[in-house]
Amino acid sequence: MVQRIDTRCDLMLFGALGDLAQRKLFPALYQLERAGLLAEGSRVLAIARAEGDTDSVRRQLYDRLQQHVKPVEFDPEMAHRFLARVAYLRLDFNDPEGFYALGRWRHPTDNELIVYMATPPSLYGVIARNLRAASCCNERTRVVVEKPIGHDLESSRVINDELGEVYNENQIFRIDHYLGKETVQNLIALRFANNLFASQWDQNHISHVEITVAESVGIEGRWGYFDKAGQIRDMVQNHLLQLLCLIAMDPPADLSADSIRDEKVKVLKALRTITPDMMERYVVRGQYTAGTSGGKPVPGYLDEEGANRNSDTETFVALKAEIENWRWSGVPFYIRTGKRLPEKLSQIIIHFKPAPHYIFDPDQKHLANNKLIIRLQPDEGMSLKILTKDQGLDKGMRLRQGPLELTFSETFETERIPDAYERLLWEIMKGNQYLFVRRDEVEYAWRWVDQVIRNWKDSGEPPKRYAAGTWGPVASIAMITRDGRSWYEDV
Ligand SMILES: NC(=O)C1=CN([C@@H]2O[C@H](COP(=O)(O)OP(=O)(O)OC[C@H]3O[C@@H](n4cnc5c(N)ncnc54)[C@H](OP(=O)(O)O)[C@@H]3O)[C@@H](O)[C@H]2O)C=CC1
Ligand SMILES: O=C1O[C@H](COP(=O)(O)O)[C@@H](O)[C@H](O)[C@H]1O
Repeated sequence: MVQRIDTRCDLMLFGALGDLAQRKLFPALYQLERAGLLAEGSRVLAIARAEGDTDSVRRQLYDRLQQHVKPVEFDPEMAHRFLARVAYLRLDFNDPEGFYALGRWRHPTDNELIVYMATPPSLYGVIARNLRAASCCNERTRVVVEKPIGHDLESSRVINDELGEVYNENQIFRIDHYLGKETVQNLIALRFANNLFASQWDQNHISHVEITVAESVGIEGRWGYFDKAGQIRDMVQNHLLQLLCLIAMDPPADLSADSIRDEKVKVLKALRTITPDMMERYVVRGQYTAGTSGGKPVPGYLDEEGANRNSDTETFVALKAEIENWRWSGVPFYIRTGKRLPEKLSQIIIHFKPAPHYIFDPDQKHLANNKLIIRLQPDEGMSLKILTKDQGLDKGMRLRQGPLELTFSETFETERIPDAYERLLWEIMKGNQYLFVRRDEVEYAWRWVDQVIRNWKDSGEPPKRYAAGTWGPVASIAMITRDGRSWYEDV
C-alpha cells in the first residue's frame, strides 16, 4: 500500500494537448487519482494554444483517457472525479502578457506549484522567464522538463542555463522516463541489496554486458520530431546511457538523489571517446526499409507519413561502449536500440567469465559461463543461467545450462506495475529527485554522444538499411561477432 501525501499541488501542464500529455501524463494522473494519491484540493491547469474551454477540453480528455487507460482500469466516475480538478487555459507560450492569467488561476491558493513543460525544449527558457515575469514561481516551485534536453551539448547548456536563471538545480526535475520503470529501479535493489552479485560485479568476473532496447513501433506520426533527433539522441543519449550507468556505477553511499547521481556521473566521465578511426568497429547505424511488423506489411522510414525521402536519420544504433576505470577495464558494453525491430524487448545481459580452469567436456566449453538476464519489459523479471550436470546414467559429467528464474508477476503476485510516468509524477509531488537527471549527467552524456554524431557527419556515410521486422543491419551482428561473441538469444 503506497502511503498517500496530503500536500496539495497545483500542476501547470504546458503542452497539455500534445502527444505526451494525452497519451502518458493525463492517464498517469488519472491512475494516481484512482489510487487515492492526489490530495484533496490538488488541481491541474492544462495549458495549450488550441481553441477550447474547460468543458470542451474535459470532454476531449475523457475520450483520451478511455483510449489510453486499459478498459479494466477505466472507471467513468473516477475519470469525472479526476477531470473536475482540470481547468483549461488557452495561451501562446511566447506571449508574456498571457502569463498573468496563470497568477489569477493560482490566487489565493498556497498549493505547492509544479510546472510541467511537455513542449519542445526550445520553449523551456521562454516559459520559465514568462512565469518569473508574471510572478508565478518561487523557490519552492518544482519544474519538470522532458528529454532530450537540446540536440547536443551546446544547445543543452543553453537550455540548462535558461532554466538555471529562474530555478535552482534542486527545483529542476529532468525526466528520463526509463528511471520511472519499476524494473529499472530494481537494478539498484539487485546490485546493492545482494552481496552475492556485489562481489562479482567487475572485470575480474564479468566478460561483457549487453543492453538491448528494441521497439516494434515505427515513427508513429512523430516524423517531424524524430527526423531531427534520430535514435541516438532519442534513445541512446538518455535511456540507454542511464541503464548503462545503473549497471556500471559504484555503490552509492545511500539512496539520496545526489549520492546516486554522483556515481552515475563518474561512469559517464569514464566512457572512452569513440574516435573516427574506431567507428567501423564500434558503431553501426541503420535505417529501416519496408518490411513487416506483427505479421503486417509496414512502410520504410522514408515512406512514413510526413517523411522527407532524402533523410539520412538513423532509426537503429548498435555500439560498443568502454568504461575506462578499474572496475570495467576490458569489459565492453554492447548496446543496441532500434525502431521496427521484431518485438518490443528491453533486456540487459551480464555475461560472467568462465571458471579459471575448465575440467569438463572440451566440446561444451562454449557453455561454461553464467549469464544473468534482466528483463526490463515485457515479462519483467530475471533469470540466472547456471550449469548443472545433465541427468541420467549415460550422461557422465555432461553439462547442461538451466535457469534460476524469477518472473515478478508469478513470484510476487504483483497487482499492477505502475507506468513510469505515474511513479515520476508521484515522486515530483513528494519532491524527491533521485529518479531525475542532474545537469552534469545530461551534459556528460551529450559530450560522449556528440563525438559519435560528429564522426558520422564527417564520414558522410549513410545509415545501413535493414528491413522492418528484422534485428537491424547485419553489420551490428558482425560488430559483436568480430569480438568472438553474439547477441544473446533465448533458445
Ligand atoms: N511524445 C512522446 O512520446 C515523448 C515526448 N517527449 C518530449 O516531450 C515533449 C513534448 O512532446 P510531444 O507531446 O510529443 O509534442 P507535441 O508537439 O505533441 O506537443 C507539444 C504541445 O505544445 C504546444 N505548443 C507548442 N508550441 C506552443 C506555443 N508557442 N504556445 C502554446 N502551445 C504550444 C503544442 O500545441 P500545438 O499542437 O498547437 O502545436 C502541443 O500542445 C518534447 O520535449 C518531447 O521531446 C519525451 C518522451 C516521449
Ligand atoms: O523516450 C522515448 O521512449 C519511447 C520508448 O519508451 P518505452 O517506455 O515504450 O520503452 C520511444 O518510442 C520514443 O521514441 C522516445 O522518444
